[in-house]
Amino acid sequence: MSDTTLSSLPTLAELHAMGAAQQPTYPDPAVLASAVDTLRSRPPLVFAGECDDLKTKLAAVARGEAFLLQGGDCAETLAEVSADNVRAKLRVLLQMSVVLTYAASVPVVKLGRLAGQFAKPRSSDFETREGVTLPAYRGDAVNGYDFTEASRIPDPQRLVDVYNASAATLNLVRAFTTGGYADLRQVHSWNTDFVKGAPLGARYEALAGEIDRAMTFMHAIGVDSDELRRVDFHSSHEALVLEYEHALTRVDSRTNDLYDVSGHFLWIGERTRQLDGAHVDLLSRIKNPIGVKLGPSTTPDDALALAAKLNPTNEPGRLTFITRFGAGKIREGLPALVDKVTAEGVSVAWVCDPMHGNGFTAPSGYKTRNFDDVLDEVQGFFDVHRSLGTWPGGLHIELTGDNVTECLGGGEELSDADLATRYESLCDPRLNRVQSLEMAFLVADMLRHS
Ligand SMILES: O=C[C@H](O)[C@H](O)COP(=O)(O)O
Ligand SMILES: C=C(OP(=O)(O)O)C(=O)O
Ligand SMILES: [Mn+2]
Repeated sequence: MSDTTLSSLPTLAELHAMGAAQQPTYPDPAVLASAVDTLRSRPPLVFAGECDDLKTKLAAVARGEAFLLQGGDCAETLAEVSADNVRAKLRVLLQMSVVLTYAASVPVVKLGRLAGQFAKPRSSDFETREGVTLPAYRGDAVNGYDFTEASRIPDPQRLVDVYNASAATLNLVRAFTTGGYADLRQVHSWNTDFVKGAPLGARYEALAGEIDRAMTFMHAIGVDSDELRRVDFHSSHEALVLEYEHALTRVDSRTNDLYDVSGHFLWIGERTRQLDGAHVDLLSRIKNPIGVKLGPSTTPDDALALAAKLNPTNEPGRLTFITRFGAGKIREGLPALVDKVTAEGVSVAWVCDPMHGNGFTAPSGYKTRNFDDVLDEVQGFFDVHRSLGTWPGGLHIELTGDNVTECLGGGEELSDADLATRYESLCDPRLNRVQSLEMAFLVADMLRHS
């Protein structure tokens, strides 16, 4: 390991001094230091060469030659790192990507919000229940969800637990995606089953039938290669807790460059994208492909300044802008951003997060989102890009492979009264398995007809 390269990285203390939003306040610096030391001694979770491969794929997205599907939980939890859970998430993402690949007629880059998505920025530092106020839950990487004083105290050991949980998740994902589980014929047969059983299945039959014929044709002409049995799949999460990301920033022995080896792709959240803040600084120093969330308050100059700092050489595939305006604002707000960034010749992949601008609290008290709003934001995203002649590069979705009841609507017409049946997210509401697949079929139509 090259100490010279590592010494060019600001220390954790220097990063904190730049101003770091949304960080835990750990009660005992010695315990924190020991957890960070442990992390520094652990092997990388991903290999830098894999990050470069993903960057090459994202460069194709930026050029309009590929489409990105990024999805997974809002907040992973340590308790849910199980074979069933990881399999269900992967399965729904693979199913969606087959439909989208057919419709887009370009490769779909598959990126999980997993194996590291354990830390959450919050709107409020506190949560009040029945008159009792405690520190907010910040994800399993930081503190416990239980509403007790002890559980809400940030515990540095959790960072090590998250590293272990991420290693286990990634190991299983690698096994599934290369070991035969992702076989295209198998994934397509799951989609056929879904169409048969879905409440609005008839609506999706024509497309599923077309894919069926394409598969039969491929089989008939003898396309039966290993390529259909394995897929490339990469990991991503929000780079939020500085101690975790810093400890996993390493020197690539091939190139002597710095990579954050906690995941292939890291993004900066809407609440931590301050130009002179610690998160932008840290991610400006690593070579991974990275993203930035851009909400409705982003000005075109903000976007340009972020691009200049995070991708000064304008390297294709390095930077993804993930817009999350809300269905009501995207048509009005997005054009100015895309216009200016494009006019300046800045290379970015444009991706739509139709989740985070569309949340609200239902009368029942649950945080939720309407399936129709999510879809409408995606439609707005496609409309804006089509009208400007730019490429709507992909989707960033909070979803799960399970039949939870967290978002309203969809073909099953989930209502506020249904939310209590199976609301399991510890942070934001996710599309369930059926809603996610419906979304893929509906977006497929947009891709073909916009
Ligand atoms: O996932 C995104 C944010 O962490 C989340 O939307 C914040 O939720 P809050 O507004 O309940 O804090
Ligand atoms: C925190 C998130 O989103 P944003 O930064 O866009 O609010 C998220 O993706 O979970
Ligand atoms: Mn979220």
